Amino acid sequence: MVKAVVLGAAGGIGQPLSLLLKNSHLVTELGLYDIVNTPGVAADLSHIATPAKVEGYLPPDDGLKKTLTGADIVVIPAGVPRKPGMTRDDLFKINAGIVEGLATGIATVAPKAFVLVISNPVNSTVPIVVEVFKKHGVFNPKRIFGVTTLDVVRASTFVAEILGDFKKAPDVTVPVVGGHSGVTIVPLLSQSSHPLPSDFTGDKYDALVHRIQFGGDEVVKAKDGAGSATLSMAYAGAEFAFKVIKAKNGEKGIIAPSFVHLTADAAGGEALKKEIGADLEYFSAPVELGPEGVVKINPLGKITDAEKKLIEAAVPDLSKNIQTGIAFTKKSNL
Ligand SMILES: NC(=O)c1ccc[n+]([C@@H]2O[C@H](COP(=O)([O-])OP(=O)(O)OC[C@H]3O[C@@H](n4cnc5c(N)ncnc54)[C@H](O)[C@@H]3O)[C@@H](O)[C@H]2O)c1
Ligand SMILES: O=C(O)C[C@H](O)C(=O)O
Repeated sequence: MVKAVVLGAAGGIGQPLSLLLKNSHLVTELGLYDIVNTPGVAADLSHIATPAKVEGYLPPDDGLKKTLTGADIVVIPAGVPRKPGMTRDDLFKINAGIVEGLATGIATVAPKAFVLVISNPVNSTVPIVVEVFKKHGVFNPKRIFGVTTLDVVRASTFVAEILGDFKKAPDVTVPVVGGHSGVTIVPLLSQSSHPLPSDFTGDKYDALVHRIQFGGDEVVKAKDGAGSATLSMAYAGAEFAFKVIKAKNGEKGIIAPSFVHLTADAAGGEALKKEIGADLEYFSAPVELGPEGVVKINPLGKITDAEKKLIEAAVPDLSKNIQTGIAFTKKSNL
């Protein structure tokens, strides 16, 4: 029995993500919460002939508490998306408070749930959730995840495109580490399951790295003011949620990339810090999942000089973003 909850369920990501969760036999109960439209979204999804029982709540009458009661996994895509010309950091002002409020609800009602944070800027919103959980004395670093799966999905797609074979896309795996914005997104193309052609160097390599780092901007520009990635994000968010649920159900050997707390009481955090060469509190890396969440944070392994440079370039922004999230929560009265 697995109760999955989506906070921000009526939004551009929330609706297709809720559909994918409802479509899965891994989910037996689906709780939907938003400040608008959740009763309609829930009624609509509830007609689909799959096992999950669906309920939708709005803020009045303890809606958040009702949605979160009994939750095993909570996915958070609540918050505003970018418009052309904005960075993810520009969203912080609005989304920090939204995420803090929702995290307070989870820490109070479902402190043991796995929490998957999609709301941007992920590099700062994950630290907010962690600090809220610490304030409530319920922090478990193994159970709070920043969702960076979309970067991996994009990298795999773009590599398949370069290899000229889209049929390969589902099998291509490219580790993407660091964080989730601009230069903090570091693709480890040398570790692609399907190597790039040997002449794929210089400008060609730089252009691919840039496309992976700024893939989000490509969508924001194409949507021309109507938001950012929603459908590919719903796909990526569901993929990650299914991995967390399968690991919870006892399936072995599940590895997924995620932005996690590095002092996690899980093997690998300290070793990874040494590889990065910086005392960062968070980093996105492939993590091995088990029934209780993170079991092991995997090392970067063998990387090229170019990839080392990308990591060096990511560290200052990452560090700043993380501190912004922590400082916000320390100042707050919630
Ligand atoms: N991590 C990633 O890879 C990734 C990818 C794409 C988008 N995002 C981020 O996801 C967020 C959502 O994007 P979207 O396109 O779905 O936006 P959207 O505006 O379409 O939907 C957001 C939803 O959140 C709801 N909401 C706002 N405040 C809320 C609150 N306090 N409680 C519950 N719900 C609330 C809104 O009513 C809306 O339905 C953005 O911050 C975006 O930048 C992250
Ligand atoms: O680009 C954005 O603002 C949304 C998201 O983080 C993405 O990578 O698509």
